[in-house]
Amino acid sequence: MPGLTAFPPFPNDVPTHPLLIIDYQLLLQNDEEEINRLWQAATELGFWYLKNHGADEEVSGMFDMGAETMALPLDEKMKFEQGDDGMSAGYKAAGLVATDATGAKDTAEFINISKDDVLAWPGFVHRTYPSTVNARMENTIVPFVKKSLEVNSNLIKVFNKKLGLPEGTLEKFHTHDIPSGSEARCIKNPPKPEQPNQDIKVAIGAHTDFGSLSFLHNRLGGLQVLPPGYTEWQYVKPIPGHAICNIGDSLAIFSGGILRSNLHRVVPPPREQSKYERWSLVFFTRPGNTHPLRALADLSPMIADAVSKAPNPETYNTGATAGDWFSRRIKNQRLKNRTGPETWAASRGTEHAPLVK
Ligand SMILES: O=C(O)CCC(=O)C(=O)O
Ligand SMILES: [Fe+2]
Repeated sequence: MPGLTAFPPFPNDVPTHPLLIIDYQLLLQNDEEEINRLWQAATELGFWYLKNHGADEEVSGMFDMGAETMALPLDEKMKFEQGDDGMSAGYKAAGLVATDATGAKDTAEFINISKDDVLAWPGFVHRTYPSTVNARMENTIVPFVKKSLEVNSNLIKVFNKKLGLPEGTLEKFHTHDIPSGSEARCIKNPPKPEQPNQDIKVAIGAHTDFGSLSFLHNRLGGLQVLPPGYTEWQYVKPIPGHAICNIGDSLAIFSGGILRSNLHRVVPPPREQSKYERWSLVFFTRPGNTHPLRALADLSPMIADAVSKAPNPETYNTGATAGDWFSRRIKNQRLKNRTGPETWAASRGTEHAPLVK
């Protein structure tokens, strides 16, 4: 598959932001130094590389599932489109969501597979999927989702302890008995057209992730972050065998902003890499839909202190449940629902001011 096998190396002359490399195995051994480095990464930028996560085989199967799914005829994929009502699960064709306030179209297509549907297989909770997804459910998708849930849940346990929350607090927001927006996503972005002076077409517009923790695997460059205090987007260089993890809005809100949900976007890969299809894969752990999104200040003096010092403490009392937050953001990205720049504003998360409920 192009972009997964042979492709030119990531160039060394584009602005790149270094991330801390965290060793998952050391975290499992409760290595204090590694835990402190994870904490630093999660609180300063909210992004880090994760090595020794043990999911390589599951990741590779998921990319095959993505290639088989994207190769289906468009009209077949459209039978499973996510729609305009705020549901994320399903297929999203390229060009159906906005990448900025002007309503510029995205260029990425993806398949979102809900964790609840995967764990309910051969039944389902939210929806059904294309035949290529069903065919790989048992051998590829279930193992990938279980592995990703385990990795994310172990990281969340570290944050729970560091935040001074009673044991099991964050875990209770992510149990499997309440439907949630947790999902696996495989993304395909086409090569950049070879026209000179063409405006860069953004694959996925600037956003913060909606849920708690994202476990991302990519091969070609294209992911960019806007680190705190920067005005220029910086590439995150893919490192083979290393996942990229990042904090999303829910953990930022639960922690009163101590954990950082940072803005990022996806643009065409740099230089020669832009001639290749770009594939990426994410697992998003998100809270159960009915949980209120609010700072857990009553459960942790550290969080109470952070909220009391926050420039916009109202950010951490959203008045929304995790499910509302999630569907509001998805729904208002869809171009079908667009009335003007206010629709883009209504799709925004924690890093955007003013915060729209
Ligand atoms: O494709 C990537 O590298 C990142 C994708 C992403 O940010 C997302 O799907 O939320
Ligand atoms: Fe993202």
